[in-house]
Parts: sequence; structure tokens; C-alpha cells
Amino acid sequence: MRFVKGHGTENDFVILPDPDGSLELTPEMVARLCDRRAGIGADGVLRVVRAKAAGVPGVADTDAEWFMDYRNADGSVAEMCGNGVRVFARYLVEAGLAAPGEWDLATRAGLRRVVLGATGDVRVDMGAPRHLGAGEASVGGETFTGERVSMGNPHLACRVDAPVAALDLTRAPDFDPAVFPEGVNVEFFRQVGDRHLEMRVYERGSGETRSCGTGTVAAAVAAAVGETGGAPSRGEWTVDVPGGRLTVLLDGETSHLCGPAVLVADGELRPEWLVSASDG
Ligand SMILES: N[C@@H](CCC[C@H](N)C(=O)O)C(=O)O
Repeated sequence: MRFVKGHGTENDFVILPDPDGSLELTPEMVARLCDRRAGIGADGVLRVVRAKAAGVPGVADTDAEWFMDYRNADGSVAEMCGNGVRVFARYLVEAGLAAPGEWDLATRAGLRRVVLGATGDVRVDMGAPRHLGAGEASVGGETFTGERVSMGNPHLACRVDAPVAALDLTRAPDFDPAVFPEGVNVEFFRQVGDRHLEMRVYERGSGETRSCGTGTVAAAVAAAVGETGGAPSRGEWTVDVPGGRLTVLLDGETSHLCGPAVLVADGELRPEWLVSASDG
């Protein structure tokens, strides 16, 4: 089976082309693929399947030709991945499966419109962020308060005062499962300039990653709520993550994410390894 390795601001993915939806992708196989020693190594898997073949309720009825089947490194399913959408779109264009321009991709969180050229950055309409009020999580015995934001997937974006490099994110943050029944991605951001943030993230299902697209939008929303004390202000934010730089535009209705999408390598998975990986 063919695979492609790619990343968006160093949030990295194994891309599995499966246009007809014939691949039985088990959580065990995903976890083995993402294993950085025993597998290819990645924060997640992007299965590239035609919307009509995805077998996901509602997806076949949309106008989108392609469905992004995103899985976290532990094999769990997530609704959305902002860096993944950009890398997925870049893969479709480079593979000749879509033309540069503007079109919709189907995700579990709904359609996402992408804009991209033959090369360069990819821009995604990430949809309307849902600001759900305050929440908290703790790391290493310290409690952080933040804003709960849904980008289709759940986030808690916490403002911090010290440089984010100082945080110890080797262990998963603790949170109240009654508040976050589906788990949560936790962002820590510090304002370093005019609408300019630095951010680190601990992702549900993948641990600390070097970037999270949905998380950068959540952090921008939390920072924009901080400007008004109410509904998020409108404007463009620059968000620096360990893996690079993303820009987020909040226009009062929807949100846009713009950043790089890089394809690194093409390869072939050995059939005997695939069989052993599927068994777990
Ligand atoms: N890295 C992604 C988010 C991936 C999903 C997340 N771990 C979850 O479980 O919700 C991004 O770029 O948005």
C-alpha cells in the first residue's frame, strides 16, 4: 500500500490514499503507523477517500468530492484537523486529484473550503468558532483557566504570562470529564505583540505536537475574547508554534487559517508489516 508523509508547521501525518474506501483502517494500524520507532511516525493519519465511498452519515450527500478521514496517533477518531486539511488539500493537488483553486473538503465536522495555488500556503475556511465560556485544566499541579472553544473538535485555550517554552507538557493535562466528556485539546498561549501569540498545545489522542491548526484558531478566539470581555473581536492574528507560524483571521462570522503544507516523501508499506500492524 502506498503512503505519503507530510506536515503542516511540523504537525505531521501519514497520508493513505484510499479513493474507493476499500481499506479497513483499525485503531491498532493507525497507532502502529504513527509509532515513531516501530512505524512511519506521525501525529496522525489522513485517509484520502472519495466522499461517496466514505460510509460516513451525511458525507455522500455533500458536493465535496473528497472526505478527510482523520485519526489521532493513538488510533482515536477526531472531528477536525486544521493542519491536516491543508496537507490533505496539497496532497490532492500534487497527486492530480484536484485542481488548484477553491473547493470544499468534507470532514466529520462538516465542509471546509480550501483555497490553494499550484504551490505555496493553503488557506482554509475553518467555520464559525463556538465560544463556550470559561474552563480549566491543570498541569503538574498548577491550574490554568481558559476559554472553551469548539472548532468542531473541543479546545481549552489558556492564556499564560510566562514564555510557553517554560511549560512542562510531558504529561497530559488533567480536566473535569463532566465539562469535557469527549476529552479536550489544551492550548497555552502568551501574547507577544499586537495580535501576535506564541502557543504550545497538548492534543487529545496525540500528546504534545509542534502545531495544531484548530488549536491556533481557538487560541486566537480566546485572545480576541480577552480584547472585548465578550464576543471575540474581529481581526487577524499571528500565532507562532514550535513548528512555525500560522495566521488566523476572525471576521465575526467565520474563521480562516493560513499556513504551509509540505509533502515530504512517498513510500510503500510492506504487506507483511501491514498485516501484523492490523492485528495490534
Ligand atoms: N492537529 C490537529 C487537531 C487534531 C485532532 C485533535 N487531536 C483532536 O482530537 O481533536 C489540528 O491541526 O487541528
